[in-house]
Amino acid sequence: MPHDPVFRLRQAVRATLDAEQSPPATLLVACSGGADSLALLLGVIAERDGGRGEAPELRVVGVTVDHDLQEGSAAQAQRVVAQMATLGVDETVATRVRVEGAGQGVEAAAREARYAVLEQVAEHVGADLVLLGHTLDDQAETVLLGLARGSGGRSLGGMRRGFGRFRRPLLQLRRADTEAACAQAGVEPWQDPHNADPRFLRPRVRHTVLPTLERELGPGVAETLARTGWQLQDDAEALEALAREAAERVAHPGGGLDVVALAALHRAVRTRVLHAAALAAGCPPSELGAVHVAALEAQVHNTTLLPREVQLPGHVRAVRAGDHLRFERAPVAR
Ligand SMILES: Nc1ncnc2c1ncn2[C@@H]1O[C@H](COP(=O)(O)OP(=O)(O)OP(=O)(O)O)[C@@H](O)[C@H]1O
Repeated sequence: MPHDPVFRLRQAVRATLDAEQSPPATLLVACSGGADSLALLLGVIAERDGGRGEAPELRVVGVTVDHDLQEGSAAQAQRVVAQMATLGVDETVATRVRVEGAGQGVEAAAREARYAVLEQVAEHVGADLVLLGHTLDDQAETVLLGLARGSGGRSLGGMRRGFGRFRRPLLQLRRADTEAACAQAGVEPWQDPHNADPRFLRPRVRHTVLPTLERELGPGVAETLARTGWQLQDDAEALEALAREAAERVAHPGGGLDVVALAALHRAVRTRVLHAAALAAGCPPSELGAVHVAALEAQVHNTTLLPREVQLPGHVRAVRAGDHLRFERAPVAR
């Protein structure tokens, strides 16, 4: 039944589980009540009930997070709990988080709060993995947003297949696949008003930017963006591994970095070594940008120029003395 939409979801879930070193026994499925995460749950339940050969029986826990940002959000969370129970999960959890922030910042704050609470719930229920319902369409949007922001290779690559115990089994499937699976199973997804609200960046990308690109450049833009993301992720991983190795070679015996050894590196590796060194010196990741790495890079080639020091975020400065690039952190005034 290769065209059966729920079967496709089950295959995607199975591929994720099979990729684990030890077969997971308890899965926590994060469900907002939207089509993607309900479809994910359908795939997980189908896999649990379909027999798993040698693998242990699966215990499936469904969790929904109430961000308390919209009127009626508690009732919506209860509706999702009822849906998850109807679909046959072994346990349900509804949890509420407090989201600080306003305007555009709300999206990021809600995400951060959600991941933190999902981690806690996973710990509490003893889940080996937490499954998220991001699809190829979400991936395309993320890559496009990264391009528009001018991000580095790592974030241009979009979302990773997993991190920690989080996994995204549906990244190769389309939103149309998840909608078809819900329709086939007679499950009615919730339409989050935030997802249509043009005040938020992602809905604008989803409803305006990507359709315009598809119309003007031809169909297949989402797949192309997602594919580019995968390639960039592989490249970024390889470069990061090279940078980790190089960091040991360019370490200065007096702490910091050896400029002559740095200069011999390829620029793509060197800038990563400099970025990592600045982070290790205490620069806050959210404030350390390309402009700072470029200033450090200029110090590597600085033979005559003055000044020989760079101010970095987090009260960190980098000072070049001879062949030595050293990082200093000013004591924070109390
Ligand atoms: N309130 C929530 N409670 C639990 N999990 C959530 C919640 N919001 C999002 N998630 C998880 O994060 C994934 C991606 O969330 P995002 O907000 O990008 O998508 P969404 O449009 O709400 O997705 P979906 O169609 O699955 O609801 C979801 O598929 C789901 O696994």
